[in-house]
Amino acid sequence: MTGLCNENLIYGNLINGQWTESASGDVITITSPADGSFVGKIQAINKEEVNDIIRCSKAGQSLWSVVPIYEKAALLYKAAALLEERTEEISDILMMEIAKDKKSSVSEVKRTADFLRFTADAGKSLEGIAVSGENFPGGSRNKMSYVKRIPLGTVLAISPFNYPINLSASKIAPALIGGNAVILKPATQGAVSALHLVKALQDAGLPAGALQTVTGRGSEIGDYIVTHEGIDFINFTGSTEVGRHISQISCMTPLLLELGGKDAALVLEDADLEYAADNIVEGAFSYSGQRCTAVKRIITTDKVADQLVTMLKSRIEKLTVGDPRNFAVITPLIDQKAADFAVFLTQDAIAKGAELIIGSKREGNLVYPTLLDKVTVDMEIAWKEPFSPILPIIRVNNMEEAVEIANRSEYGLQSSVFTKDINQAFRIAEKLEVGTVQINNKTERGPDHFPFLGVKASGMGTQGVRYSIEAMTRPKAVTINITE
Ligand SMILES: NC(=O)C1=CN([C@@H]2O[C@H](COP(=O)(O)OP(=O)(O)OC[C@H]3O[C@@H](n4cnc5c(N)ncnc54)[C@H](OP(=O)(O)O)[C@@H]3O)[C@@H](O)[C@H]2O)C=CC1
Ligand SMILES: O=C(O)[C@H](O)COP(=O)(O)O
Repeated sequence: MTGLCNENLIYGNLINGQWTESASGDVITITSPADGSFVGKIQAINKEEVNDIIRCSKAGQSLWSVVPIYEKAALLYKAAALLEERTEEISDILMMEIAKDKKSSVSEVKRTADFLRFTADAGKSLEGIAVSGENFPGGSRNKMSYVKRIPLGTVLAISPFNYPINLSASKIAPALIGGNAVILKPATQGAVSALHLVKALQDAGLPAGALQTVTGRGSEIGDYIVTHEGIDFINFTGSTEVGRHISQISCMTPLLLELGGKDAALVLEDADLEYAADNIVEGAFSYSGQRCTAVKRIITTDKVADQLVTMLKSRIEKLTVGDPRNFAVITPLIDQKAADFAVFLTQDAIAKGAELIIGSKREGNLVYPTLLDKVTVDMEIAWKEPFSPILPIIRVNNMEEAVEIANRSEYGLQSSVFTKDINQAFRIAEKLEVGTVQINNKTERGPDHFPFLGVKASGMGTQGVRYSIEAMTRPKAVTINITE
C-alpha cells in the first residue's frame, strides 16, 4: 500500500513506517450510523502481526527516545499544522463515521491540533530535579540525586468511538513527547478517523516504529495485545465494563483508565435557573449525550424543579434533530444497540412512574432528546449511563440528600453545582466523590491541560497534558557521591 488507504477506501495499518494490509485478508466494513453509507474498510489484524508490531515498537522506541525533545516538539507542531490543513477532509470523515455534527467534528480536529501544540510546549518545559542528601536526617550534602523523567517503553493506547481523533491524540502525543513508542488500537467505529490522525503524524516525520496501529475488534484481538509482555503501559478510554476486564487480565502492566460516568448537576434553590438550564441542556445533549462528561442526571428540590423543567423543556424543543450534515445537534446514535438501550431506560422509568416531559421518540438509531421528571432511585435511569440524549431529574428534599444520591452512584467522574452562594458551592464540592466539581458550569473535560480523572468506577490515574506526560514517563535517579 502506498498511502493509508487504496482507491477502494481499504485502509491499512501503519506498521514499521508502512501502511500495510493484513496477511489474513480479513477486513471490517465501516458504514455510517447516519445513513448506512460506506465509510471504508479496515484491517482485522491477527496475532502474528501483533507480535511483529510489538517487535518493531522496540526498535522504533530506541530510535525515537534519543531524538532531542525540541525536535520531537517540532514534529508535533508540524503534525498539528497538517491536521489543520486537512480539517475539511477529516471532519467530513469523522462526521460520517460516528455521526457527529459537522460543527463538533470541525471543533474536534482543531482542538486536537491545539492539543498537539500544547503537548509539544509542555514537553519542552519539562525539567528534572536535583535533591541534596542533607535534607534527610543523617544525610550529607556530599550525596546528590539528580532525577529526570524517562520513557516507559511501548504504550498501548486504546481509544473509544466518541472522540476518535481527540482521545487518540490525547494519549499518543504525551506518550511520544515522553520518548515512548505508541501502538494505537482505535475503536472499530472511529478507526478510519483515527488513522487520518496517525497519517498526519507520520507525514510530519515520525520515524518507523515510533507510532503504529492495530485495527480489529477489541473482543477478538484486545485480550491478546493487552496481555502481551511487550506492552509497558496501557492507556485506555472506554466503558467501565471493558476497563475492568483489562485491569483484571493485564497483570503487572501499569494502567491509566478513563471510564464511564453518571455526572450529576446539583441545582440549588438560589441558582440562576435560566443560566443553569442553558448550561445543562448543552452539557446533556451535545453529540446526543455520547460523552463521558455529559450531564447524566439533575438533582434538585421541589422548590425550583417545576420552573427548571419548564426552562429545560423550552430549550430541548429547540434542539435540531436529524442528519449530522445538516448541523443537527441530536444525530443518530452509534448503533441500534445503543438506541435499544435508550428506549429500555426510558420505558423502565415511565413504567415505574417517571413523568415524560418531552421525547421518547425513536426512528431507527435516532433517539429524540428526552427529559424525564420525578425519577426515583428504583429506576435504572437513576444509575445507568445512557450514552444517549436522555436526561433524568431526581427531586430531593434538600442538598444533603442531593449529595448523598450523587455519591451513591458507582461512578465518580464529575459533578456540577449551580448556585450563587460560593461558600455553599465549596462546601458541597468538598463532599462530592468525583474527580472534578464544576461550579456554575456543565461537566466537561476541556480545557485539555486541566487534570482529568475519574474516581470509583470512572477510572484510575490522571490525564491532562502535563499529567499524561508524567503518567507515561517515570523518574530515573542517578546519585552522585562526592568524596572529600
Ligand atoms: N472517562 C473518560 O474520559 C471517557 C470515557 N468514555 C466511556 O467510553 C464508553 C463509550 O466508548 P466505547 O467505544 O463504546 O467503549 P468500549 O469500552 O466498548 O470500547 C473502548 C475501546 O476498547 C476496545 N476494546 C473492547 N474490548 C477490548 C478488549 N478486550 N481489550 C482491549 N480493548 C478492547 C474497543 O475496541 P472495539 O471498538 O473494536 O470494540 C475500543 O477501542 C462510555 O462508557 C464512556 O463513558 C468515553 C470517553 C471519555
Ligand atoms: O468523551 C468525552 O466525554 C470527551 O472527552 C469530552 O470532552 P469535553 O467534555 O471537553 O467535550
